[in-house]
Amino acid sequence: MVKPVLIAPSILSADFARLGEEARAMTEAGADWLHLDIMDGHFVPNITFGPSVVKALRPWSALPFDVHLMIGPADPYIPAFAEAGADRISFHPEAGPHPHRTVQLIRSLGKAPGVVLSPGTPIAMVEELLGDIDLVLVMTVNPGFGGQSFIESQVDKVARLREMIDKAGLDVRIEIDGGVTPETAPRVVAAGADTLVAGTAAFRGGPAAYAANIAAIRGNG
Ligand SMILES: O=C(CO)[C@H](O)[C@H](O)COP(=O)(O)O
Ligand SMILES: [Fe+2]
Repeated sequence: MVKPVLIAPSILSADFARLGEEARAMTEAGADWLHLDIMDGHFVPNITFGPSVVKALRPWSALPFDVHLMIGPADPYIPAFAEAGADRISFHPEAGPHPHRTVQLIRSLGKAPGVVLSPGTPIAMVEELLGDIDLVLVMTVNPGFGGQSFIESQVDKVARLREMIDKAGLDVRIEIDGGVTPETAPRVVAAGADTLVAGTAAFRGGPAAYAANIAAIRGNG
């Protein structure tokens, strides 16, 4: 199933003192979704922000908010993120004992559920959930920080996952997160990815460069 490639800039690389303006600038520059990285200093060794910041950002962009939860446990906080304005909520299956229950919770709140595979997490962790989710987020860095180098071994994982999804006739997006650049993007798209998160490569150069950065990642640069 071939889908247009969507670009989801991660505001992890934005100017945190001007987050609203940054969200608006990325929206006007042609982004498809805004990716919001939630880190708790426990599941990952970094802390970002919570539902109150998601809520504060909501008036600045009409784009879908793609919330990437790097928190454990996730379930107790999911209703607050849904209420704050998340449209899509993805979680790491290692964050709790019952990932299918987490999928049901996200769905019950009217949001699109996604499951995140860290580089060391096998496809088997999502296999039984594929029929119930909208998206698999394949991490091409270890979660916790922007600006890390793309982990090549994950390209083959994307190809295997695409084959599994297509063979089952499912409508599930494959999103890539970590080290996405105009150079790495075409390789993951060729392997079957259809949605690209980019932090560093999207925000470099400041607002005047955002449209060109998005075009370059999309392959139209
Ligand atoms: O989830 C993340 C890190 O855990 C970020 O979304 C990701 O790292 C984006 O940053 P960059 O494009 O700079 O790698
Ligand atoms: Fe992310």
